[in-house]
Amino acid sequence: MSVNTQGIALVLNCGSSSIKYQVVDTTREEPLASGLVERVTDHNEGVRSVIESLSEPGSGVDLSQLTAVGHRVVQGGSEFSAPTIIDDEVQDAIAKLAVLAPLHNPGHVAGMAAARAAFPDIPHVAVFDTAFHQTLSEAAYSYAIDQRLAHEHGIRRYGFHGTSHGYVSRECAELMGRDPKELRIITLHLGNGASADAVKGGVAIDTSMGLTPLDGLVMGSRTGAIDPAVVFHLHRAAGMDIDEIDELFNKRSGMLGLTGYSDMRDVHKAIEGGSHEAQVALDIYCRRIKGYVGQYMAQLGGLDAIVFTAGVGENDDIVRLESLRGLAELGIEISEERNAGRKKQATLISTDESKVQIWVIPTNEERAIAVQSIAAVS
Ligand SMILES: Nc1ncnc2c1ncn2[C@@H]1O[C@H](COP(=O)(O)OP(=O)(O)O)[C@@H](O)[C@H]1O
Ligand SMILES: CC(=O)OP(=O)(O)O
Ligand SMILES: [Mg+2]
Repeated sequence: MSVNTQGIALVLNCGSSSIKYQVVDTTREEPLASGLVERVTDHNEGVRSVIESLSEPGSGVDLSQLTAVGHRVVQGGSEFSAPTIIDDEVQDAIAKLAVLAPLHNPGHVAGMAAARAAFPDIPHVAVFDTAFHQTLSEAAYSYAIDQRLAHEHGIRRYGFHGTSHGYVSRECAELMGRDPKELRIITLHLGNGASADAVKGGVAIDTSMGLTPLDGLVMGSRTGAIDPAVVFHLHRAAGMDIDEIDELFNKRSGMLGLTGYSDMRDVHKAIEGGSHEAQVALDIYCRRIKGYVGQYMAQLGGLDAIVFTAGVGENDDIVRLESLRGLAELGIEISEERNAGRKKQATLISTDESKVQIWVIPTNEERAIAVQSIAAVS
């Protein structure tokens, strides 16, 4: 059975404070339209203004031709393991999952309501960041706490950026000319948010983000993994309440907390200017990545490929080099020459001797969401 993936989709990515959108014709390389609206507080209003501007003559798109509207949804809980056509019931379920993604799901639902009102006759599809991680084993997704409490409150590892990890791992297998079923791949999505995945036989077996997108790698403004007792200590010793600590960990930590800059380009500028703290911050960032490479290599029982993707992964040759430096013993050898510079297209950056192939593969979450949305409605 072949699934149709040809058509035109409007893809909406309602982030915590922004709306990214694309109109994707899956038969073409480039999107028909794309844009970013920043500092969004009301996602309903934001999506209405996006649709209004796309409806204007001269926008280059004809919205009456849409096959589907695809919505990126960060948290799909345990309920959603595949792209799902949105009806009132599904939208309510996504709204209820906001307790597990307070920064993201409320905005998704507000945007969804606006888009469904604007296009009542076109199917809307939710594509979940968590879906790719529904293949994790019970041992991989469970935390070592009272399981009665865990079940009652949905406490487990969900994992995020799944659309991106799934997409680049499939691309990697194709670039290697291999069947994904026989490959062990570590995918490193390093953007503002950052996460690592271990992918075996085409499915995720581990992922660095957890109950929320706070765990794992060091990020632009998020801590990544940290001893949870820091929360108790900040409360008791610094008198901070839970909401203050939540805000500190999610919005004022990571590279921002370490250096004053959340953007890696600014961190490099500070290093060039002689900043010791910026150099240490970069070392922490790369050291954490290296730790996951070792851990996931062990979980995978060996390794065939590593993929770097997203803003930092695609553009930052220093991060790529430092994260994998000194791993020749493990069969991981990055070529300084091939690695140099920003990569706008898929590029092999390992040496010919390296047992493990190392790739930079630009991610394209919007396109992947368009393809999955169209497949879901055909
Ligand atoms: N040339 C570059 N060198 C290093 N880092 C870069 C470069 N360009 C972009 N970045 C990093 O990529 C981040 C954005 O990544 P992106 O994947 O677009 O994130 P998001 O989707 O979460 O907004 C920026 O915050 C910045 O740190
Ligand atoms: C889930 C998540 O962290 O998303 P983003 O990288 O877009 O913030
Ligand atoms: Mg992103």
